[in-house]
Amino acid sequence: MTKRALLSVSDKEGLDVFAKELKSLGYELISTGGTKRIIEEAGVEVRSISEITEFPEIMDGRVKTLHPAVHSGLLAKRNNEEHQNQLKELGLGTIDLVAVNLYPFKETIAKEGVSEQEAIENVDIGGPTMLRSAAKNFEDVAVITDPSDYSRVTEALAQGDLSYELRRELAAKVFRHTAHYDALIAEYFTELTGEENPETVTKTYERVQGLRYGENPHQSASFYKEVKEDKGSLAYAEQLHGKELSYNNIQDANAALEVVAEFAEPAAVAVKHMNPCGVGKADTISEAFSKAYEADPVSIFGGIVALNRSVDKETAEQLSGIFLEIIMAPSYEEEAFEILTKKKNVRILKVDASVEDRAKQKTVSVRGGLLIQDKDKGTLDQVELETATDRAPTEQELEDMKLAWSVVKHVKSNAIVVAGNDRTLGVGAGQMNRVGAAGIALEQAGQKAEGAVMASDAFFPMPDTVETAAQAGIKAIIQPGGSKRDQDSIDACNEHGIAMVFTGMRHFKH
Ligand SMILES: NC(=O)c1ncn([C@@H]2O[C@H](COP(=O)(O)O)[C@@H](O)[C@H]2O)c1NC=O
Repeated sequence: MTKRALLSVSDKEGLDVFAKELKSLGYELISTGGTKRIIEEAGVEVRSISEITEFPEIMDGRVKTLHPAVHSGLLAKRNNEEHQNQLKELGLGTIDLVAVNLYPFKETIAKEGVSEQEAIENVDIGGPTMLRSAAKNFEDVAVITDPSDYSRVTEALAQGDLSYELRRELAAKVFRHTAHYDALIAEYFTELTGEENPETVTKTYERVQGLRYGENPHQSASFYKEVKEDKGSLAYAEQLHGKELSYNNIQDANAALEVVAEFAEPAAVAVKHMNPCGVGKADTISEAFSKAYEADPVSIFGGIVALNRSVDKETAEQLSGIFLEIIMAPSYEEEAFEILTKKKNVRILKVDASVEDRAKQKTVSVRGGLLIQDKDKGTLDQVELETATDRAPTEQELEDMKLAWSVVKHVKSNAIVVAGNDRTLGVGAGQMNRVGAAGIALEQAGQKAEGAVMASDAFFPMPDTVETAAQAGIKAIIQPGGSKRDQDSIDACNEHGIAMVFTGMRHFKH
């Protein structure tokens, strides 16, 4: 019996060649309106879907392949006598191969100012239905949704037939594709309706790359990106030089981007193991980098540096003097790029952290589930600072406190940051008690803690952190406030002449 192939595609790429090859392999071709026209233009004989359904394509294409003549041809099991008899009785034939790709919903919603109506019209109904029917019956039907699979299929057919494994692989790809397509539609409508706590979540991502391994060599890993382009993100960053990014590189680079995005003025951020180890800001990017470097010249070794201005020659010379895994900046001056690329392995990325962050949520997997929360986009612009002590901070102290606060937000809790003169001086990260984090930050700052400021990501449950800070010479503290024992910390500050301000906003980061 002559085998039949049904072709109905939005993406017409490679269609003419594919149709010709199927024809030469002995397939009878059936097609829908626009697809049929292209096949005919390629000089290949093709039957209209309406001949099969004995029904016109109606409602602007909303109904064309949604017909039992199509779906029984796809779903009938070839080794099931009853199915075959039913086809015969109804005068229907089987369809052995389906090539369908869908209305461009993703591209449509990515367009600036797209209307709800336009989005709705790009929800494909007939296409996914055919794909699902064919994929369900993959044992008897070959199903293709990706034009890059056309040649594999025709090559396999030319050698005989598609193996069970290949048909199942194609079916799996189709089910992933229709699920991804539907997830995008669901996301679009969920956003439109403003549902914040939906009963099911269908987030969908696209592969950027497979990774050599995960956090450790015995863990496999890959990197996926959001479907909506975010130019300020690592997923859409351009790698200009160096080895492929590793799993840990991606995490660290993302952490560095999040910190540098806090600053409007020229700023440099060095990150190790997802915590900032040096942050500096200045009038020029090279000065900012010097400050970030001086903050902790030991930890920056093998680290990741993110900058928010174009890298000039001077900064490139500074950067090339140390071993870094990754350098990220919105652009590189030619001379600077030449200097940096003398090192074969350093990964150089072009990414502009100042692009508005469209991500609304942050997710984290826990055993057996997923936690979803709003991303921490809290800034000092959104709060009223309250001076809790007798002494108010000086202007420079306030400036340094703002820097320390912007950084402590991105440090693993319990977090303490010591800062002064537009740079961090010490970072205490991920400690199980707050005074321990303060001890680490102050030890790192050493003598420089004298006259510096301190930021704490959460309130002080007791006055011990203030006492420790006072001993090291800290002159001003910024923290959320709100502890039952705030007064004890305020009293300790007053006793030591420390100015303390409350933000009323906490920045836990677990
Ligand atoms: N409604 C239907 O019965 C139907 N059947 C196939 N389609 C889609 O129509 C497109 C191809 O249309 P055309 O061949 O007219 O260019 C494909 O993306 C296919 O997925 C349909 N369109 C939308 O649902």
